Amino acid sequence: MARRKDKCYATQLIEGNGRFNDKFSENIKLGESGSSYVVISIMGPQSSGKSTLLNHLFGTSFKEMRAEKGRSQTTKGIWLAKCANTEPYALVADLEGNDGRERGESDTAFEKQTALFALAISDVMIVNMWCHDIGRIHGANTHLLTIVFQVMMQLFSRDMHKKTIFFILRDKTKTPLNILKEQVNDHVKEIWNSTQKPRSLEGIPLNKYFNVEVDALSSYEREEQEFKNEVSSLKNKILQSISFDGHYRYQHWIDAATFSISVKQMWNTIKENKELDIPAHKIMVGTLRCEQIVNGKFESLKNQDWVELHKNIKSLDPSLFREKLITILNRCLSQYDNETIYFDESVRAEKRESLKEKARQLFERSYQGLLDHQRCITLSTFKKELDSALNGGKTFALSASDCSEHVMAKFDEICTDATIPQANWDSSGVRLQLKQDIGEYVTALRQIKLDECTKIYKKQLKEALTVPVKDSLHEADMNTWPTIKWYLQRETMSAVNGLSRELNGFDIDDKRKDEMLERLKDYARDMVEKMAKEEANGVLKHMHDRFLMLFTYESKNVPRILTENDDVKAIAEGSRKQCLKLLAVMAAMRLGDTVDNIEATLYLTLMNANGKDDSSTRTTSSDPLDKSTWEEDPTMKTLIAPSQCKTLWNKFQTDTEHIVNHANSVIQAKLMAKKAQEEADAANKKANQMAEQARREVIALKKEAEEAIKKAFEDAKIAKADAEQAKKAATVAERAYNEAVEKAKRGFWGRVLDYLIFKPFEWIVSQ
Ligand SMILES: Nc1nc2c(ncn2[C@@H]2O[C@H](COP(=O)(O)OP(=O)(O)OP(=O)(O)O)[C@@H](O)[C@H]2O)c(=O)[nH]1
Repeated sequence: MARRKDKCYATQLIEGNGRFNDKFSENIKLGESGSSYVVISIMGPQSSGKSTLLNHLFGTSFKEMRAEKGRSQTTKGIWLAKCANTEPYALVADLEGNDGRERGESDTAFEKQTALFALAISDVMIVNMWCHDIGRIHGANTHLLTIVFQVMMQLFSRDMHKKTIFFILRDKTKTPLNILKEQVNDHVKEIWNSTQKPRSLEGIPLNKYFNVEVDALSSYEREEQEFKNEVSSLKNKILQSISFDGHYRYQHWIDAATFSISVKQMWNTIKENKELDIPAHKIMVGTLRCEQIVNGKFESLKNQDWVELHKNIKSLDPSLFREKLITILNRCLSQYDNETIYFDESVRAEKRESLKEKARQLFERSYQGLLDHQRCITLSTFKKELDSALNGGKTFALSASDCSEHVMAKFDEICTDATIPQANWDSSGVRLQLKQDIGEYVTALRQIKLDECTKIYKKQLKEALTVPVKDSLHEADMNTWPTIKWYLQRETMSAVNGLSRELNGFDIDDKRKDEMLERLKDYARDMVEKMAKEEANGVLKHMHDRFLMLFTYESKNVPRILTENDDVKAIAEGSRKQCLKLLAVMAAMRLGDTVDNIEATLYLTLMNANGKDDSSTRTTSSDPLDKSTWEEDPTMKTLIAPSQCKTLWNKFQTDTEHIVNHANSVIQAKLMAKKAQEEADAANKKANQMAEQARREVIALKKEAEEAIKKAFEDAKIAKADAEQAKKAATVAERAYNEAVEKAKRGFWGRVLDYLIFKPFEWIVSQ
C-alpha cells in the first residue's frame, strides 16, 4: 500500500522479507513523470530519524516512529517515494535501519543487500548518523560504514558512475562543522583503509569514486525550528552536490518502465548473491527495454500502418508499395531510435536490427501477397500476349516461349521494384508458382489448340471422304473397296501430312506426334468403317432397291415391260445374282490387298450353280456361312456376319418372291386385258361397220332428201314463176276486171260479169 500525502506518494519497494513490489511504479505513478530525475537514498541506524529527515527534506510521507511509543523499528525493507518539489524530481528511498539491532549482529546479509542495492540505484546516498557516534570505533556507524564500503567494492571496478555520500550528523553538538567534517573524513578514511579490498582497488583513494559531503543538523526533538531551518538549506546542498554547471550530473534519462525493470533485475541479482555487474546490468536492462520498445513499435506497426497497407495491397503499384514500406519502416525506426536513445549503443543497434527484421518479416507477408496478386495479373497478361502472338501467326511453341520469357522478366522487375533495401525477400516461391501456372496454362491451351488442329484435319477428312465413300458403298460393286481404299489412302496421307506440319510448331515429342498422327489415321479408317456399317445395316433395303431396279428396268431409265413372252423367273434370278454381289461387297470392309472369296462362298452357298436358290435345302453341318466373321486378315473387317448374310438372303428371297409373283400376276392380268381388248376391238369394228352402213344410208337418204328438196324447190320455183305469171295475169285480169266493173257499174252487165267472171277469178288467184 502506498502512503499518500499531497503528491509525494510513498510505497514499499522491497518488503522486509526481501520480496520485490512489482507495483511500486504504478503506486507512485512513476509513468506520469519524465525521464529526468535523481535517486536519493538514506541509510543509517534504526530509529535515527531517517524518515523524519526525508519527510522534512522532500515533503514525502514516510512513516515515522511516534516518540511516545519508544524507539522500535518502523521501516522494514525499502520504501520509495516520488518527490515532486525538487527540480528534477527525486525518487527517494528510505532503507530499513541497518545497525543490526532488530535483525541481530549476525544477520547482516539483508542489510548488505539493501545497502548495495541502494548504492547501485542512487545518485546520492545519505548516511544518517548520530553526531556522538563519530570516532566511536564500536559505534553503530562503524558497522554501517563497513557495510557501505564492503558493497562499494563490488561497484567500483564496474560502475564508473561517480556517486555522492552525504554524511548527515544528527543532534549536532557545539563542535564546529569543519571539525566534524574532519572527524568524519578521518573516521571514514580509517574504516576505508581497514576495509578488505580486492587487489585492483588497493591503494586507491575513496574520493576517486565518491564525493564525500558532511553536514550536521540540530535535534529535531529538542530544537525543532533550527532543525527545520537547517533542513531547508540541506536540501539545496544535497542537490548541489550532484549538480555541475547548473545541470544535474546524474539525470538518469531512462523512462519509468526502464527504471522499474532495472531496479527489479538489480535486486534479484543482489538477492541471489550474484555478482552485481552494473554495465552488464545496464545491457541487460537495455536489452529488456529495447525488446519491449521493439515489441511495442512492432505491435503498433502491425496494427496500424501495416494493416492499412496490407488491406490495399491489390491496388498498389509495386514501386509505390516499396516506397510506402520504406516510409513506414523509417518512421517506425525513427520512433525506436528516439525512445532508445539513452540505452547502450550496441544493444540499441542489435534490437534495432531485430525490429527491422520483424518488420521485414511482417512486410514480407504483404510482399508475398503483392507478388501473389501480381502473379495473377502476370498470368492474365501472359494469356493475352500468347493469344495475340498466336493470332499474329507465330507457332505455338515459339509464342509460348517468347511470351513466357517476356512476362517472367517483367515479373522479376516487379519483384525487384517491390523489395525494400537489404530485405532479401524470397520471391522464388511465387515465381515458381507463376512458372507452374504458365506451364499449366500452356499445357492446357496446347491441348486445346492440338485438338482444334486435329479437328480441322478430321473435318477435312470427313468432307473429302464422305461423298466418295458413300457413293462407292452405294454402288456396291467390284470397284467399291478398291475405290474406297484409294480415297482413304489419298485423303489420309493429305491430312496426316498437314497435321504433321502443324505439329512441328507445337514443341511436342516425336512419340506424342506419332500417336496423334496414328489417331488421325484411325479416325479416317473408323469413319469409313462407320459409314460402311451404316450402309451394311441397310443392305436389305439396298438389295430390294437393286432388285426392283434390275427387275423392273431393262436399263437405266428404260422400264421393263413384261409380256407373256418374258421369262420372269430368269429375269428374277439374274437380278438376285446382282443383289448377291451387293451383299458380298457389303459383307466385309476390305482395305487391304487380299483377294477374298466372300462372293463365291455366298454364291455357292445361297444359290446353286444354275442360279437356283438352294439355301433352304442345304445341310447346316457343312454350311460355310455358319460363322460370325469373314476376317481372314487384319485388313478385313466384318460388316455383315456370314450367318447374318444367310438370314438376310432368306428374307430377301421371300420378299422378292412376292415381287416376282406379283409380276407374273400382272402378266396374266395383261393377257386377260389384251384378250378383252381384242374382243372390244372386234365389237368396235363391227359397230363401226354398222355405223358406216348407217352413215351411207343416211347419206343416200340425205341425198334423196336433198334431191327431193331440190326438185320441190324447183317445182316451187316453177310454181312461183307460174304464180308470178298468174299474178301478172291476174293483175292484167284485175285491171281488165276493174275496167269491166267500171263498165258494169255503168250497167247491168257489169254485175253479171262480177258474178260470173271477176269473183271466180279472185278466188282462183287467192288459191
Ligand atoms: N533525538 C532526536 N530524535 C529524533 C530526531 N529526528 C527524529 N527523532 C525521533 O526519532 C524517532 C524515530 O524517528 P524516525 O524518523 O521514525 O526514525 P527512523 O530512522 O526512520 O526509524 P526506522 O525507520 O525505524 O529505522 C522518532 O521518535 C523521532 O521523533 C532528531 O533529530 N533527534
